[in-house]
Amino acid sequence: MRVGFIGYGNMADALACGFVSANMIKFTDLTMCNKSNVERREAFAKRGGVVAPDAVSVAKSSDVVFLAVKPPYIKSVLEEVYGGCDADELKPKVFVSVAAGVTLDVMEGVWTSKNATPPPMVRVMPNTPCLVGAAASGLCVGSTCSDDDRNKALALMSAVGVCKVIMESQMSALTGVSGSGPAYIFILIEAMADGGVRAGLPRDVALQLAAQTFYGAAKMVLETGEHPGVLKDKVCSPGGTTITAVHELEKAGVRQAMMNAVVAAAARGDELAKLS
Ligand SMILES: NC(=O)C1=CN([C@@H]2O[C@H](COP(=O)(O)OP(=O)(O)OC[C@H]3O[C@@H](n4cnc5c(N)ncnc54)[C@H](OP(=O)(O)O)[C@@H]3O)[C@@H](O)[C@H]2O)C=CC1
Ligand SMILES: O=C(O)[C@@H]1CCC=N1
Repeated sequence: MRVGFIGYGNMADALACGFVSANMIKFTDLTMCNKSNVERREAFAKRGGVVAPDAVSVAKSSDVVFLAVKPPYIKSVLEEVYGGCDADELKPKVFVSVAAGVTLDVMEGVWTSKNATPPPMVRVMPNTPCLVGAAASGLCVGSTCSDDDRNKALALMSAVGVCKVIMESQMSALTGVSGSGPAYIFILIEAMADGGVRAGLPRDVALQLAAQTFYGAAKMVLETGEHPGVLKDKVCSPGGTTITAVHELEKAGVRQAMMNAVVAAAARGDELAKLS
C-alpha cells in the first residue's frame, strides 16, 4: 500500500512517522507534497520518501491519500485533484482528510457540483500522539466509501492508537476532546512541573515525574475501568496533602475551565465547517 500526503506539516509528519514505527508501511512507500518548505522535503527524501511536485502527483501515486493542509485549503487541493485525474483513476483510492471542520459534503461537493461521482472519502480527526502509537482518533465516511475503503483508513489509524467510528455530527466534539486535547495536557504537565520546581525539585526530575503521573493516571483509568472520581478518592487521605491540593484546583475552577475549553474547541470546529 502506498500512502500519500497532500500537505506535510506537523500532523502529516506525526502520522507518517507513526505508521512507519507501527510497521504498517515503510518510509519508501510514502509520497508527499507541500507548499514551499524545502527543509521538510529534504528530510523526507533523505528517509527514502518520494517528494512529489503537486497534489495531483500525490493522488496518482498513492492508494490512500491524506489531505493534511489547513482547513481553508482542502477544497482547493481537491479541485486540483479533480482537474488532474479522471474518475476511474480515483475510484480505487481512498481520500482521508484530517482537517478540522471541513465536512464530507464540502469535499464531495468538488465532484457533485460538476455532476461527477466523488472518490471514496473518509474524515479522520487524529491527534499528534499517533507519533508514539497512542493516538485518540475518530473517523466517519463519505457517500461512496465501501466497507473495504473504511477499513483501510481504520487499519492505519488503529495501528497508531485508538480509533472510533463516529457520526459526522460528533466530529467537532471529538476534535474538542482528543484532536485539540494533547495541547491542554501539555500545558498541565508543564504547569505541574513548574509547581514541582517551585516546591524545590530539579526541572528535569519535575518534568519527568509530572509526565509520568499523567501517564500512570490515564493508564489506571483505561485499565481498571474504575470511574476517575473513585480513583481520585483513593488518593485523598482525610486531612491530607491531596485533598488540600484538590481544594485549590476546585477553587480555581479547573473542571469548569476544562469543560469550557472542550466546548469552545468544538464550537470553533463547527465555525470552521461553516467557513469551508
Ligand atoms: N496539528 C494537530 O495537532 C492537528 C491538526 N489537524 C489538522 O491537520 C491539518 C494540518 O495541520 P498542521 O499539520 O498542524 O498544519 P501545518 O501548517 O503544520 O501543515 C500544513 C501543510 O500544508 C501545506 N500546504 C499548504 N498549502 C498547500 C497546497 N496548496 N498544496 C500542498 N501543500 C500545502 C504546508 O506546506 P508548507 O509547509 O510548505 O507551507 C504544510 O506542509 C489541518 O487541517 C488541521 O486541522 C488535525 C488534528 C490535529
Ligand atoms: O488547532 C487546530 O485547529 C487543529 C485541529 C485539532 C488540533 N489542531
